[in-house]
Amino acid sequence: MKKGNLLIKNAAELVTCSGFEAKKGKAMSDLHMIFDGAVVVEEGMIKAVGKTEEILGQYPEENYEVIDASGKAVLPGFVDSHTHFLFGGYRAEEFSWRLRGDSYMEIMERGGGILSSVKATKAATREELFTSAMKRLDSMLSFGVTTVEGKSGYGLDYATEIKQLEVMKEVNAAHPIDVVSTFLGAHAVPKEYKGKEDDLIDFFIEKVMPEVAERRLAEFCDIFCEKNVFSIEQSRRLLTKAKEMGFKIKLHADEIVSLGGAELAAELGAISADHLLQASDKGIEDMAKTGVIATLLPGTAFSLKEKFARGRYMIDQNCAVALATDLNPGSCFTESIPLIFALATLYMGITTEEAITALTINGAAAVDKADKVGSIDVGKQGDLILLEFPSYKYIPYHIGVSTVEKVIKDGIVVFHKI
Ligand SMILES: N=CN[C@@H](CCC(=O)O)C(=O)O
Ligand SMILES: [Zn+2]
Repeated sequence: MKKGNLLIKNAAELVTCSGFEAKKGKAMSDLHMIFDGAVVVEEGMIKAVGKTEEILGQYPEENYEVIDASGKAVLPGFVDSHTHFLFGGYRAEEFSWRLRGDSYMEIMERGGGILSSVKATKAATREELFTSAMKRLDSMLSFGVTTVEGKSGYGLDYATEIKQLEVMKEVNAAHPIDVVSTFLGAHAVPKEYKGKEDDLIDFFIEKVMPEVAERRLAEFCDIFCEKNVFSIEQSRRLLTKAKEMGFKIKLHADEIVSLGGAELAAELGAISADHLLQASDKGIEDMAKTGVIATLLPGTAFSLKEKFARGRYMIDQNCAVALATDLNPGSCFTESIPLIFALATLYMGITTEEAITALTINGAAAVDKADKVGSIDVGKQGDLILLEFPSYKYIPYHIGVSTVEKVIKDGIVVFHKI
C-alpha cells in the first residue's frame, strides 16, 4: 500500500488517545487531548504531534500534503477487534425467525445458525468471498475503521478453513484496512461430530493448526467456549496447544451461559475474552488482575435481545475494555461503529471517553497491535480520522450516524464523505 507525507493542522481537538498498551479502569477516561493540534506523517508513519504553532515552526508546510482541520476533531482510526467479516451467504430468514421468538441457540441446535453459514461458505468461490469481504471492509472504512480483526470459522473442515484464511490474506493485501487474522475452526460442531467434540478438537490440533501456524495464515486462535458447543476443558486443551504452536489466544467466552470462560482466559493468559454477557464477578476480577482485555460486543446483545455485558462494572473493577462490532451473518450483521457507540454509551453506562479508548488503543491492544496503531503517537502508523464536527463528543451525540468526514491510512486519504 502507498505511504503518504501529510500535515494536519489547526485541529480543534487532536484526540491522541496516547499510549502503547491497553488502558485499564480509570485510565480509559483520559484521551490525552491537544487543542489546536497538528500531526505530521512521513512515509506513512507519525513523525510529530503537538500544538499547531510548534509543529509549523519545525515542519514547513511545503513538504507535505496539508489538511486544514479547523473546526474538526482528529482521532486515531478505529480498531474493530472482533469480526467475522468473511463468509458466504446470508441469514435474513433466520433473523425473521428470531424476531418471532426463536432463540439463537435453538436455531443453531436444529442445524441452522453458524452451520448454515458454513454450508454457504463451503459453496462460495474464492472470488465471491473476496468480493463480498472487500465490500464489507469498504463499509467499515467509511465508519473510520483502519484495522480490523477477522476470523475463520465458517469452514470447520480443513479446506474451507484454509480457504477463508487465504482469502483474508488477499483482502488484507488489496484493501487499505489492515486485517489481523484469527483461526476459529472450533466455532461450531458439524453434524458428523455431534457427541464427538473431542475428536474434532484433535483434528484441529493435529491437522489444521500446524499448517495455519507454519504458513502464518493467522496470528490468533479462538474458540466458541459455550454450553452445547465447546466445553471449558476442550477450550483449555485447544488453546494450550495453540499457544505452544505460537498463536496468541482469544475466546468467545460466557456469551449465553456463565461457564467460566473469563476465568479460563485469565488462567491461560489470553489477549482477550470476548462477549462476556454472563461473566461472573470472579471472572471479571481475574481478567482485571491478569490484564486480559474484555472485548464487549453490544451490537450482538442488542440483536439477540439479551442483557448487555456489564461494561460499567468491568471498568470500575479495573478491567481494560475494548468494544467491537462482531460483524457476522447471524447474531449481529452490522459494520456500524455509530451503533456500537450508541449502545455502549446509552445502555452500558460507558462514557464517551471510555468508548473512544475502547475502540482505539484498547481495540489495538486486543489484536496485540498497541505498539503500532490505536493512538496518535510518534512512531505509529499514520491512521487517522477527521470528524465533521469540532469535538469527539459529537460521536455518540449524532445517534447512529457516522460523523467521520475523512479517513487517512498510512498518511493517505482513503475515504472522504461526499
Ligand atoms: N457466538 C459465536 N459466534 C459469532 C456468531 C457467528 C454467527 O452467528 O454466524 C459471534 O461472535 O457472535
Ligand atoms: Zn464472534
